[in-house]
Amino acid sequence: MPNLEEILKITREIGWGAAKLLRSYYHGTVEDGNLDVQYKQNEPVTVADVAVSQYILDKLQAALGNEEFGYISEETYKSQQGKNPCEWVWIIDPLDGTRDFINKTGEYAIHIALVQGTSPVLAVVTIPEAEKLYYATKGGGTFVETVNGSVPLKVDENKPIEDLTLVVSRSHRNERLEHLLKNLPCQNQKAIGSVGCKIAAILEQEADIYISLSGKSAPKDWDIAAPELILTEAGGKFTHFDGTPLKYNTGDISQWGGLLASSSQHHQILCQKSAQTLAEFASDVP
Ligand SMILES: Nc1ncnc2c1ncn2[C@@H]1O[C@H](COP(=O)(O)O)[C@@H](OP(=O)(O)O)[C@H]1O
Ligand SMILES: [Mg+2]
Repeated sequence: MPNLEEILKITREIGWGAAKLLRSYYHGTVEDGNLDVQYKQNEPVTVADVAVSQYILDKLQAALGNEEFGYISEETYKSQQGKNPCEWVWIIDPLDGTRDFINKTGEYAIHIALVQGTSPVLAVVTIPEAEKLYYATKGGGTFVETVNGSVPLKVDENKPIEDLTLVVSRSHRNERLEHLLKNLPCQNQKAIGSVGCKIAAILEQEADIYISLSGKSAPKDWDIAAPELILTEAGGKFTHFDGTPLKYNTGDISQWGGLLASSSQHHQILCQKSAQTLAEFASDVP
């Protein structure tokens, strides 16, 4: 098996190639630019999702083969329940923020993570409209790459809790989440589409916290795995409200419950406050 540095180089090239392809759909420069939007379990899917998924899978499999690696992409995923999970698995979201892609907010991303066991060891998050690619390896730090080269990134850990800014979803909201957000000690909020774009906003020091709370549906491994590693390798934290680490490739692809990503310093207190507020909300409901 090639070492992680070689795999990272391959993945970065694929991340840039996928960004170019996705932008051609976004800007309508591809031949037959009709997005042909369909809905799967209430979530939109376009021909761009499918084309970019195929592109990433083809390139990764051509470079790394199928013997040592499993491949999970949002567009091709079929439940693996009952099968033995692979030790090394690629977890791919070819277009995170499809709704924002369709609505032309520019807030969409490509996530590519390599998971060993149940934890990410390598991640690339590309934001095509910003022409930025974030990458991280376990223990190797987080970098942002642009046409001018790569620079290391660290989150901002020195703010009072009241001054922190939350990034929230535009489309995945419910009454419990609204209640929780209202009761946090920090009240600055910014709506951004795509989990990758939200975590990039934390890395760029434009925001400090992201909270995901499942309802009838939950985000999936491909929404969270790559964003998690680029945040934690930059010094941030991403856990369940009870502080336990996130796990991927477990047989259940959904990330249920409350998840909190933050620039670290106040992580524990924010998690405790979130869990407590939700417990009180639950006991208020008759
Ligand atoms: N509660 C939830 N249920 C299902 N998917 C969720 C979710 N919260 C976030 N996601 C997924 O996370 C991504 C970003 O969502 P949002 O912009 O609302 O934060 C979307 O991925 P896709 O665009 O890849 O489907 C969305 O499907
Ligand atoms: Mg997604």
